[in-house]
This record gives sequence, structure tokens and C-alpha cells, in this order.
Amino acid sequence: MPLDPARLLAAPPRVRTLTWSPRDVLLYHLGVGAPPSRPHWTLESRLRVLPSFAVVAGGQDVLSALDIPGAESVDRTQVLHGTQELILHRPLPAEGSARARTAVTDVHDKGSAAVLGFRTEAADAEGPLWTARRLLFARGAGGFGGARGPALPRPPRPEGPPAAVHRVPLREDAALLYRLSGDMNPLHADPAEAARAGFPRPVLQGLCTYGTALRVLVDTLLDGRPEPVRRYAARFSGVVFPGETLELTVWRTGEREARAEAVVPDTGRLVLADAVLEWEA
Ligand SMILES: CCCCCCC[C@@H](O)CC(=O)SCCNC(=O)CCNC(=O)[C@H](O)C(C)(C)COP(=O)(O)OP(=O)(O)OC[C@H]1O[C@@H](n2cnc3c(N)ncnc32)[C@H](O)[C@@H]1OP(=O)(O)O
Repeated sequence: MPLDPARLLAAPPRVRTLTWSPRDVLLYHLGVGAPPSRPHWTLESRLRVLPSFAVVAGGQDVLSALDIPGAESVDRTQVLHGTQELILHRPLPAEGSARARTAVTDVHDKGSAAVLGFRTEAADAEGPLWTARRLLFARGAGGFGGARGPALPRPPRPEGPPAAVHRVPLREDAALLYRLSGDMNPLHADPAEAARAGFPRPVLQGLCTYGTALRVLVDTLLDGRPEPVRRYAARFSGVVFPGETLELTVWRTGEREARAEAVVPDTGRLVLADAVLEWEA
């Protein structure tokens, strides 16, 4: 049975209560490579919360993302994370409980692939906390006769020299450490699953690359203060393997805005594209 856009879009939103503690935040920060020299990520007494923690808070189960009516035919081994956007309505507390509501927003037929969009709204007793939007790229799930949908915006590279270029080595076990925070997809841990998905070895979670880049951006642009971050978005343009080094290039594009991209310099592969970070004073 092919993918059924009408059923997917009509599926009731998934509602979950998410609770987290400083231990979860500390583990997440290690998963995105926080070094011992940055105690605001690694010590409970000085802890600040990297905004991208929102995507794992409360152990959000990425594997169940496609357990919805209409997506039965999608081969889970072929699904790649395509884009991620986070809008922070307030700084995240180190300990919290929130109600998160996730709905399917887009079902696009790209020929051989399908692109599925999801939107999560999370709020606690004090009001909205974050909005997350993501696109999943389901290889082999296209051709169901649906609308192609819009092309992803590909803004031109910022003009002028970058403000900074950071080399960010990734741990060999980065994917194994990161998965303890929430993304237990075997694609990131099991060589046999990676081979089934067409990769020579397990690939890094897109959200690990996303969080790693944000950590570096917050440390270098905001002096390690995540509280002003309001929006962070990026496209996953190529796979990353644990143990590789990322080269993160950053442009200042406004008083409170930066753009960034990451390549794996050994291969020249662009892996994180069109990243944008916006913050307030
Ligand atoms: C079990 C269920 C689990 C569900 C959750 C899983 C979450 C995680 O565990 C999984 C992961 O973390 S996977 C790792 C992170 N992601 C990646 O590594 C993907 C890297 N990107 C790629 O490989 C390619 O860009 C690729 C393959 C994404 C696209 O490359 P191409 O095929 O060359 O695409 P292209 O020809 O450029 O474009 C075709 C159409 O697709 C749209 N598109 C392109 N890149 C996209 C992207 N990143 N996200 C969403 N849509 C994208 C294009 O706009 C194009 O559409 P159109 O033809 O209409 O313009």
C-alpha cells in the first residue's frame, strides 16, 4: 500500500507529556561534544541549557515519528532527517515538564522520495516553550501520486568573508553517546542497519550535528549564553560519520543574526547547510 497523504494529514496530533532533569541536560550536552573547558554545559552548579535540547527533552522517541496512520508503507531504514527548525519562546529550564503536541503538516511526493513535515508545539504551566518543525526525507516512499510541494529555499551564501571558521572534531562514539539522549534509531549504532540503509557504517544523527553546531555558535557568538536564542534552523545536506571533523563557517548577517554551514574538510562534503541563528538582546 503506497503512502497515503490524506490519512497522514488527517491523523490526530500526538500529545505527550515530557519531563526532564539536569542529568538529562548534562547527558545531552556531552552528546553534542561539550568539552570540560565549558562548565556551563557540563556542571550542574553552573548549568545553562542549550536550546536544541528541546528536540530530545523528555526522551522524545524519534523512532515512533512514523507510527501514524498512512505511513505504514514507509521503510524505516530509508528515512533521513532533512531539516530542523526550532523557535524558542522562552529559555529552557534545566528541570521541567511540558506538554508537546505533534502534527503532520506536509506530505510531498518528490518522485522516488517522500518528504514528510511535522510540527511540535510545547508548552508548560507558564505558557509556550518552543515550536519545532522538521522535514523527514523518506527514500523510496515517493511515487504515490501526491503533490511535489515547494522546493526547499536555498538562500545564496552570504557575501563577504566569514566571521569565523571553527574546526570541530567529533568523537568516534559520538552517535552512541548521543543516542542515550533520545535518537535510538539503529541507523546510528548498528553496522548491519547502516548497510541496509546503503551506508558503509553507522551515520551520525542529524540532530547531533545540529546541536554540536549550535553549541559552538552559542559559545563563540553569545559568550556561552543560550538564553537570548530565539530561532535556529538548518538543512541536513550530507551524511556525517562519527569521528569525522566538521569545519563550521560562520557569517554575521545582522546585529542579532548569523548564518553558518558545515563541511567535512577531508571530503569537501557539505553536511549542514543554510543554518541560521537569530537571537535577541
Ligand atoms: C524510523 C523513523 C525515523 C524517523 C526519524 C529519523 C531521524 C534520524 O534518526 C535520522 C537521521 O538523523 S539521518 C542523518 C541526518 N540526515 C542526513 O544525513 C541527510 C543528509 N542529506 C542527504 O543525504 C541529501 O541531502 C538528501 C538525501 C536528504 C536529499 O538529497 P537528494 O536526493 O540529492 O535531493 P535533491 O535532488 O537535492 O532534492 C530532491 C527534492 O527533495 C528536496 N530536498 C532536498 N534535500 C532535502 C532535505 N534535506 N530535506 C527536505 N527536502 C529536501 C528538494 O527540495 C527537492 O525537491 P524539489 O525537486 O521539489 O525541488
